[in-house]
Amino acid sequence: MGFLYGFSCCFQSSSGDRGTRILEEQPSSIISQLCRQFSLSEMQSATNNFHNSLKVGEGSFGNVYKGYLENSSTPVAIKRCKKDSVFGLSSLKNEVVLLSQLQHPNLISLVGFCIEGTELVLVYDYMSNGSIRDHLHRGNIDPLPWKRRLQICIGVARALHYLHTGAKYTIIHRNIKTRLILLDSNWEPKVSSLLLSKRGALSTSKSLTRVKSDVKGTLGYLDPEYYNTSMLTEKSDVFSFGIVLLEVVSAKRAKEVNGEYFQGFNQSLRSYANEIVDAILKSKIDSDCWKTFVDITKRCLLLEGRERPDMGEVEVSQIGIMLLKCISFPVSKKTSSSKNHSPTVIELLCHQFSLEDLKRSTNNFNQKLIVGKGGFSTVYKGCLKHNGGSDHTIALKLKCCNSNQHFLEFMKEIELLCQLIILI
Ligand SMILES: Nc1ncnc2c1ncn2[C@@H]1O[C@H](COP(=O)(O)OP(=O)(O)OP(=O)(O)O)[C@@H](O)[C@H]1O
Repeated sequence: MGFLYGFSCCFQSSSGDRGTRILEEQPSSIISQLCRQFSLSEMQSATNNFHNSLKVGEGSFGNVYKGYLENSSTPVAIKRCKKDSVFGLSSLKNEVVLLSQLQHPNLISLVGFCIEGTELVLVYDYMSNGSIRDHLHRGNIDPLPWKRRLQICIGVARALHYLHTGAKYTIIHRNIKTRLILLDSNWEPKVSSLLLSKRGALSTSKSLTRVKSDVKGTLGYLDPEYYNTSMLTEKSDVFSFGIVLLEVVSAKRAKEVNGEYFQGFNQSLRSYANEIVDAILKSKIDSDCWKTFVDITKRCLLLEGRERPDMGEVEVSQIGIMLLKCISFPVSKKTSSSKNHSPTVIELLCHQFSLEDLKRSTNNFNQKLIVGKGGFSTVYKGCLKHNGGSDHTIALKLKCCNSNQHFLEFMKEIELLCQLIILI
């Protein structure tokens, strides 16, 4: 396990695996059909010529800037490839082809890209709360509460489950880590960067995808089985997710928890987890919830990939149950705007829009946008920016709640549906 120490950078071997990187042979014209292509001058004016004061992060691809596109007051994140980056045009194409076709509330949205001269730039929705890593490793300054940490983990599990099973082919992220778990203004997690991702077998295939591949990823999070055999499976993401769980509960760095846990091999995860749990979480975690959390983390970290649960199992049977155990608030009569009240299940699991937003999205419930009618409801087609992100086409059901009975049924439907999303 010595390899797990000392590094936290993302690495790629020099030989690469050019032949198998997802869709890297796509010509540029195809990616420009998939997603908006910006000119370099648009990128320069959005970032005041890539001004240092607008830099919000730096990674193996290059610097990340906060910028504003022309005529827009919504910020975007602009990632400019550095000259000596291990990534290049094929990685950018990989990112564009995948992110412009995949859509999930817990996956980062790509706004566009720029290829001009030697410049390669990617543009994403801006995540105003940075990465979860930023919040875990800054001492006791505004530490994230336990429930928020859990909700973030659940969101990541959902995104991974979607990548593994939601498209025609399994997509293995290969670089799951807390730096790439970004948080929007509502603390909703977004898994970012598919730059290293690999395509596996048809996602309907019952057997585990095994892809021969040069070892790539981030030390501290790397699946030891993949590291030793160069055989990649979606269970490598499950291992990295297990390290994320340990990091989230301990607020210690990945290479530390990974190294210590596997070094103290005779130690059970339960006693190790008890030892390292973040001081501010002590006594705040319900014992059943803790048991479930430790159990799922332990299974994600099993040395043999095929013994680890798949992300569907992690999401559904473990984290879903854990969430419901840990966040079991009754439906409150208070509105979300009232201060100092415990959030309701609805408020925790589901976004509450203002009536103004909904009116704007349907042009004030314009008749022309009606797509269906039922006994007590009318359905409109609308267009909405969710979480300050890009536009989404939505179906909006306007219900007539003209009696207390109708209102209670309406609340019950939301409460059930937002929990079923987690359970199904
Ligand atoms: N969409 C975004 N919105 C806000 N901040 C972002 C966004 N994307 C990246 N950042 C910031 O920039 C940092 C670096 O991002 P990047 O995607 O390069 O991650 P990385 O960990 O360096 O990845 P790699 O493994 O590719 O080196 C992030 O940790 C985050 O703080």
